Amino acid sequence: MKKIFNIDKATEGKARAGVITTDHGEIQTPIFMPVGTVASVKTVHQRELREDIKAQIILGNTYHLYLRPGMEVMEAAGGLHQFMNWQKPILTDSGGFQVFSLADSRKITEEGAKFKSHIDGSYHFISPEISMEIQRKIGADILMAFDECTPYPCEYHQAKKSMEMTHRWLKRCMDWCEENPPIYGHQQYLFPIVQGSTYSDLRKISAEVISEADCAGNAIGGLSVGEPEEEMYRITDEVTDILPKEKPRYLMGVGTPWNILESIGLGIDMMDCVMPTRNARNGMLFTWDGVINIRNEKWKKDFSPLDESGTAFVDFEYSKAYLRHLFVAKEYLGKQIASIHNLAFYLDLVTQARKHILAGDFYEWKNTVVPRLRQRR
Ligand SMILES: CNc1nc2cc3c(=O)[nH]c(N)nc3c(CCc3ccccc3)c2[nH]1
Repeated sequence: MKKIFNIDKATEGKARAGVITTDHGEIQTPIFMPVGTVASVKTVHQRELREDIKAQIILGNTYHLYLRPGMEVMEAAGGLHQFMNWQKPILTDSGGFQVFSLADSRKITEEGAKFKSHIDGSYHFISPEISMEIQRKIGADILMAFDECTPYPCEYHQAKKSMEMTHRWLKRCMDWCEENPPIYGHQQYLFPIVQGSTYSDLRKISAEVISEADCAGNAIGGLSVGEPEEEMYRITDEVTDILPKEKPRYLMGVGTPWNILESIGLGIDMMDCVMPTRNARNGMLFTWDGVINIRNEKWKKDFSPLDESGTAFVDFEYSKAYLRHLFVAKEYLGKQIASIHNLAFYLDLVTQARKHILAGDFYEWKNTVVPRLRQRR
């Protein structure tokens, strides 16, 4: 398998700093990937993503893009990079997670998943092969294998059966990709996904099967689905012990700022989460000194800059009082300002983590910062 990851510095622990190379550019790790589900990172321009947030890779969604705008438009556009004019790396999820969590009345069999569109109620079917075909037409640089994400909690027997099906589906994804090369001329790397719910023996089996597949990178799924934080860390720690260290590790759906730093400490290189954007739209701002609920009365006459330790223009151009007013008045500008702030903060979080890994003091830095991140201001 082609080597796409180079480690610049490994710490005395499991944290590492590296670079992932794709045909749409390089990604410094550890990295946070903003979620752009329907070809847009909600309320944020591509130009702001590039220049203010300094995003290096964004996520798209097979399930959503297949339903709207659909693959006819996607192919006519020449793929998602062209369609949305984002010329840096893109990763797409395979659609399984979204079908199981979004579509109504879905039916899962060995063949794949039958589901009803959450948009217009029409019936559809997605399988490992169909997921790969859709991701080929979207043209993402990194494709996720079609898997089944187990719910939490999940019965041992159910978790075992589901994991084994995910492993059979992985083989079908790999076979299809072998037979059907990329259509837009740039490389597309398939990442398999470790499952096994919260059972150590299943997670060990799955991590070994996934490692055996010898893909360009590997992902840890089935987490951030309601399990306690300690469980998420325990599983992540066990799985990163088994996944090959010379390949990037992507922990799916994680997480809060403190989850991000803890996961990096456990050997994770790539993370995604809707929190920065979703919480922003509710007026929840993440900062180095904790979480701000900007709607709170206490900010009503606080004319200080939005975030003195922020990195985006919004942090200095607008005051807390002004942003609170926009939220109270339900002005769209409020969501835009908060989204740019939160995403810039998440990218600053991983940028600082990378800096401290390179400096060799990541763990002591993390342990001083995490308590501050969790507090409520
Ligand atoms: C929030 N928690 C969360 N846990 C997840 C587990 C899985 C999992 O086990 N398998 C797959 N395929 N995806 C998962 C996702 C979605 C991540 C995503 C969203 C949007 C775009 C690209 C990627 C998860 N998200």
